[in-house]
Amino acid sequence: MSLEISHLSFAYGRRTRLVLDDVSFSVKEGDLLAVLGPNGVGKSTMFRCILGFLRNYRGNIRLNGLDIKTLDHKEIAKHVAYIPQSTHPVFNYTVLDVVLMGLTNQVRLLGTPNRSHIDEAYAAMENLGIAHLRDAGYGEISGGERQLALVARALVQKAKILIMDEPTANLDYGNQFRVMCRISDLARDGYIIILSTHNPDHAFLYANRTLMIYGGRVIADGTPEDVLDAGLIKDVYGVDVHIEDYQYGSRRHKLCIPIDGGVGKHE
Ligand SMILES: Nc1ncnc2c1ncn2[C@@H]1O[C@H](COP(=O)(O)OP(=O)(O)OP(=O)(O)O)[C@@H](O)[C@H]1O
Repeated sequence: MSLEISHLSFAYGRRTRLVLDDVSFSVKEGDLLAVLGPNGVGKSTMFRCILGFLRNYRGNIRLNGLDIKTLDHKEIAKHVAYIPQSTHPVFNYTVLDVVLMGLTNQVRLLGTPNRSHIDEAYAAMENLGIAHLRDAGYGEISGGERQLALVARALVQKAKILIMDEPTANLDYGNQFRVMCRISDLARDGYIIILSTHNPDHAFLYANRTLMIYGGRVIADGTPEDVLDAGLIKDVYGVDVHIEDYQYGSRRHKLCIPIDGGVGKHE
């Protein structure tokens, strides 16, 4: 499984302003790529190009060596699943119904999923720790549980590339942790995860690769430890930070601590 993006440039409509400007990178199995960059720099637009929603771009996107412009949405969906930023329900399907939607590619009419489809959906929910929610209304579970339900839907879709737009947005501290741990387990199992995040610590804690996008361009690409330094974060976000080396038992990683403007809590 491979995904290569080369010289991707894109502008909406007839606008001359490029939202994506000569973006190139590739990912391999087991990669968890954290895409960082301030609001409005083109992260979601890049995802929409990779998913085949936007096609009038310049450059090349190759999925297993094939130009995605030559693939229809069903062929792309065999390999790429999308977990959108907003998990808000439109209709009150059960969690099981939502997970079964991942089988749309294999089962034309979801009105009659058979026993093996249900077992498959249930196994994906079990894998993510949400099997007990199968009959709950999708609109009646928490935001974190909805994120996990959409990850389960992606698993039954059997796509090995998961694209996640800010999977921890609006999640409480515990759910951020649980969702990120499950996602990094999937990368360890050989999935390719590409996610956007506004949290440099999530890149340090969970990702093996980071892209920093700014003004539609990739301005840094490498391991989080190599590329996320105080200078880059100041340039991109305008915030002074201290990058701290942190060791807990055998775990060693970095953490990003803002020090701008004399920040301090009341003593
Ligand atoms: N459908 C659209 N038509 C025209 N311009 C758009 C459209 N969608 C996004 N844009 C513009 O493209 C730019 C990039 O938007 P995009 O949503 O890709 O950014 P982002 O990096 O994902 O932002 P955020 O972190 O806030 O989610 C923004 O200037 C945005 O206003």
